Amino acid sequence: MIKKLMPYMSKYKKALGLAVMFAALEAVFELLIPLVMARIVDVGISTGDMSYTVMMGILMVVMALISLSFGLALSKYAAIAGQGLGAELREAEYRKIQTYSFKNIEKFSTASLITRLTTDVTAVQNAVTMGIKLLVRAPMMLICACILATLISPKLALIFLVSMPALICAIGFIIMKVRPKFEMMQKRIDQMNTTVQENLVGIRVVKAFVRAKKEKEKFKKSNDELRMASEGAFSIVVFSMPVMQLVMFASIIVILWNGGHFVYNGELTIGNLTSFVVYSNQILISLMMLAMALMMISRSIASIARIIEVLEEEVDIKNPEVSPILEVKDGEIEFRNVSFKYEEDGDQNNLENINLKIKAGQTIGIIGGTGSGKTSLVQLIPRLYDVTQGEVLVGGVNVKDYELETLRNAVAMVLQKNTLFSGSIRENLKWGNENATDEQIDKVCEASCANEFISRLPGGLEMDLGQGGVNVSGGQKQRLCIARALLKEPKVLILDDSTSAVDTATDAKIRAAFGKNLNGTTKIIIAQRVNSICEADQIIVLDDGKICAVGTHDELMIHSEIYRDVYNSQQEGAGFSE
Ligand SMILES: Nc1ncnc2c1ncn2[C@@H]1O[C@H](COP(=O)(O)OP(=O)(O)OP(=O)(O)O)[C@@H](O)[C@H]1O
Repeated sequence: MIKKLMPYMSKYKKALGLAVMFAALEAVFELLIPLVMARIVDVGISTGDMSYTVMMGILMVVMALISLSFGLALSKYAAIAGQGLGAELREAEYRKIQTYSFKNIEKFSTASLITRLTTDVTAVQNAVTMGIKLLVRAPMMLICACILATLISPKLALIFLVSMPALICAIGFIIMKVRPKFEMMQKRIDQMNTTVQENLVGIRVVKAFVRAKKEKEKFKKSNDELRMASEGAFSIVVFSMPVMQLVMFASIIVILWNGGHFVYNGELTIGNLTSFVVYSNQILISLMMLAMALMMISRSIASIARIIEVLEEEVDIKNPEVSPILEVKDGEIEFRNVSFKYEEDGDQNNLENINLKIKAGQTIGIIGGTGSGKTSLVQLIPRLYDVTQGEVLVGGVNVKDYELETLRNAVAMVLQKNTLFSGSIRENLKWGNENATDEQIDKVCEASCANEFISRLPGGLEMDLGQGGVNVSGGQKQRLCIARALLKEPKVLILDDSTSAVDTATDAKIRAAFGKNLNGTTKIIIAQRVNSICEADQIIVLDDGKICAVGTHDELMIHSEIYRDVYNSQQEGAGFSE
């Protein structure tokens, strides 16, 4: 698992190497200091040699200062390596997510992806920054302190044969228990982020439906679950400290008891006993450090697994492996025996055996009840989803054979859920064409009837849109989204119920502008209002994922009962309102 992170560390190898080196040097100096201390006690104090004591004291201070500066350098380089790895991982995840299809995103959920990009990366970052120090120093100190303590008194060192295995077993047990708890904790963080995200994105609906109380309860539930999961994990972690201290103090007592006897018998000097106690402390502290490092690593391994999952996710919609086609000839579209379902293991198709031919430049209307499959059908054209069976052709070529960018540049789709981004109106429109001239922008604004309201806005095209375009009305947003799509000069333009919030007169004006300006472009218009599509060259009536009629308005009025019913009910509705 950790091996898979190595390529992201490559830029920071030098910092990592320096951090390891400084950690080792700091540890060496810390190990040497007790030796000097032993000399002060055994030579300086016992012989009353003041100048020797002062000299050794100064040496100790110098060594401590050197050790401190190594410690500072270690912290600096460990931070560079940790933060660097974090930045690389975030960028790699973000880049990968950009290649995801809708299906991939739905698999993880947006909130989980955000957690994996933030909280999980921070956990890995912290594990590296602090882990280097602990993982280098601890084993070095452990080995050296063991050797030095054994050299001082092999007999006393036998105590470690009991205390060390006891400590290792206890820590191993704690880590084994805590790892699944950390995994659960990350899942709960995901869950809480989903709650917060849904609430904030839909805050207007929450307020309109006076759902604040229910939402607060929902948040409290996920917050409590997260708290309980964290408590579950940390209530095990906190055990590690008392266990370690218990073993440490018990060992020191046994060392002092036996060491005292050895001093009394003349087998050991007081200075050596003092050093032995210091080394014992270092041995046990290094074991504690190792335990802490392992604990942190076991938390970060849960996070690494989640990050790797994002990075290794098989993207289901990608460019063809051999010679992708780089040009879309025209806007001719064909559906050949197409069936489609969202869930691979779902037992019912969302679209069933669709056969359809649309000539380049035609205007097609699609009508059908809620959930009849209108959006699902058009999403297959720019490959937002791939067909389950059959094939979709654009310009006479299977959509799967095009380079994705080429296909999506040729097919502009105004989605049912319109989204604008923070930035000026001009910046938003330029998503359609980065190099659009003022003249081109004016032209598409006119065709989409967006110019009518833009000219009245403070700042006009330069007006800043709030996040998601909150400061323009639903109808205005739809017109801006149409303008943005028109700026692409696409071969196929799909409007998925994109004029539902626009008044009927403006809707008619937009359609008239399409007729005038978009002769070569195939226009597919999904609409609830028959009036929006009755002039189309072909109208497709969908019902329960199947095409139940195709024809012009006049033909359908004769042959399609569903179409006639919808038309008549809307005319009655119009009459009623008049
Ligand atoms: N992302 C999805 N995952 C799973 N099922 C989906 C998804 N999107 C739509 N569906 C299902 O597919 C069916 C067709 O949905 P679709 O959005 O194509 O209908 P529609 O005709 O466009 O409806 P509407 O007029 O309400 O927009 C519905 O039963 C819906 O529940």
